[in-house]
Amino acid sequence: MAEPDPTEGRRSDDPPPRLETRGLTIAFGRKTALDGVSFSVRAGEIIALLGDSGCGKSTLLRAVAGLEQPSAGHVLLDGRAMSARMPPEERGVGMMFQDYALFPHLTVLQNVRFGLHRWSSGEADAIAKARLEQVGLADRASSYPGTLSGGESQRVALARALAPGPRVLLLDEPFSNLDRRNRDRVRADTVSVLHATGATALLVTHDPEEALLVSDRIVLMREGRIVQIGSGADLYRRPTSHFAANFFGDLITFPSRCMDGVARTQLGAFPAPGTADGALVLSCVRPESITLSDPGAGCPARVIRRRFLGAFSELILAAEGLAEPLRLTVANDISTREGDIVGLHVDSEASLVFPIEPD
Ligand SMILES: Nc1ncnc2c1ncn2[C@@H]1O[C@H](COP(=O)(O)OP(=O)(O)OP(=O)(O)O)[C@@H](O)[C@H]1O
Repeated sequence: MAEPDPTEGRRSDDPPPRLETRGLTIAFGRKTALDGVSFSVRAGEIIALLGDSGCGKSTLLRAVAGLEQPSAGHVLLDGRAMSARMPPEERGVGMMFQDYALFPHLTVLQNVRFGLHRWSSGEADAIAKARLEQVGLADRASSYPGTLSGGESQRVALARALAPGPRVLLLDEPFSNLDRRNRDRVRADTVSVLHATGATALLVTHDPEEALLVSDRIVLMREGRIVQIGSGADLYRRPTSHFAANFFGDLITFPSRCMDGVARTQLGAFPAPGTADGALVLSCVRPESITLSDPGAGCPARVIRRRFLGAFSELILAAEGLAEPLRLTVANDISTREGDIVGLHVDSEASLVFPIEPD
């Protein structure tokens, strides 16, 4: 698939993007970690780099920082191409890594003001205190990192990364060291600090839910390439490939054949405009787009199991003509019982049809 043109839709009098990569390519020996990656980020945007382990997310982050030298392509900041070896601090790029890398022998305040060489001592103190205030840790300024919780350490690292006012902040899996209970809160706090400071951020994650929660747009990657760029709603509702559709949430997929611009499926006719008659395609639907109707309407299915799950119930259904059972969640007041026959109905607007991709 062609990579999107990062300059598309831009008028000549628009300011250049805060960050842009053009055809970025990086290989380690025979392994191509990035293969012609082009995308752009507007000032103030939070972008999630999302993809499976090994798809090149961290390499892309490191290339933006100037820590990996591309064999082809460029990184541009505010429209200016960076020379390959220019270090992060000269680029005006800040970084925050999984382990926070706080200096244990320095106080919280000293950690936050550590990189502020360009300011006088008094100014550096004032900036560091203001950043600590922003992350809600002003009262821990004279504590040492060893006395902080995981969430507090993350906030100190965020304050330190933001202190010099970087043009772009790079965050590599910033929440992966936190337990689930803390993660939700720290994640929400981080996003509100990023928004409050107007920071432009590139955040690496392999978790689609996290990408949806924290970012304005998502760059979905696979094997060193960009698969799709868009808002979370774009990627979820209008995925351009089966890979992208399958990455987000549950997806029911079954092969079917096309005729007259529709895929004829067990669950109804799914629009597939422009597809050749007789072509084999992957027809897909998300479970939440399937509704139950009375038997006789829609695709007949038998309820194999019903489980109470608190806020809702789960039905496992065997649908006529489908090899795999379907798993649907329904409101508790729906009276369907195990053994019942129901009709399944799919809103054709919510159906997805993709060509069969080579592996
Ligand atoms: N310094 C290196 N030397 C050799 N191979 C490398 C190096 N850095 C990365 N790679 C390889 O490049 C590919 C992309 O790695 P990268 O770390 O960017 O992926 P990732 O998407 O960030 O993965 P993860 O989510 O597991 O961190 C992988 O196959 C990795 O093994």
